[in-house]
Amino acid sequence: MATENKNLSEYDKNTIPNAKDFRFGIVVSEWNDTITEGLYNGAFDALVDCDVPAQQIIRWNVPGSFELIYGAKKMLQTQNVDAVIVIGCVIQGETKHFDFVCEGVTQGIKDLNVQTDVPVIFCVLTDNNMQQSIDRSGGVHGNKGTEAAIAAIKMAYIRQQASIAHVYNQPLLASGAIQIEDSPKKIENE
Ligand SMILES: Nc1c(NC[C@H](O)[C@H](O)[C@H](O)CO)[nH]c(=O)[nH]c1=O
Ligand SMILES: CC(=O)[C@@H](O)COP(=O)(O)O
Repeated sequence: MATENKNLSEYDKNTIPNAKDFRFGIVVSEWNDTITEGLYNGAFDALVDCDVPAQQIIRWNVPGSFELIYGAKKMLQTQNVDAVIVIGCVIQGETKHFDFVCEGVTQGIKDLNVQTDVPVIFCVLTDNNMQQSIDRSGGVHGNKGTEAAIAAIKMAYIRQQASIAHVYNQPLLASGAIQIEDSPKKIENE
């Protein structure tokens, strides 16, 4: 379903886990900063709306979207965060540079999600023109930053529940709940 058929800012708080104890890192690209600031505001406001205290949200800036990879890596290595959101806006220019930046960032963020234990949420617009970016950073299609914040909360919750399930050697149910018997099972030696 294309973005034009979905408002990026819509979410149902009844489907969102309790996020008040989670800490979030947000790495923001300075390229196209009028757009990335709008995306950041959408993400920040959504996290606060979901009861995340502002002091539990850490923001770092990087020069461009390609630097989001290194910024996110250092954020999750050095800060006690439960998820990281990377925010960028890549707009097609005259050359193929757009393709390489978009592919590089996509692969780099994917690698972080594979190689580390903290979820990294991809809030990077890859647009043909500025109007498309405006439309997705608080315009007619909503705000991708809001969408990313909700994804970050949900992934931080899965990380937390999976960790608990592992400790108690219990299955993590589809509902996200874990089935802990009355008395925790003896933790099997790994
Ligand atoms: N053209 C855009 C860039 N280009 C810069 C790269 O992201 C990178 O900072 C540079 O190649 C140095 O490593 N970045 C964006 O975020 N958006 C663009 O439209
Ligand atoms: C994504 C880019 O790096 C691109 O916007 C740069 O523009 P150009 O391809 O005209 O150099």
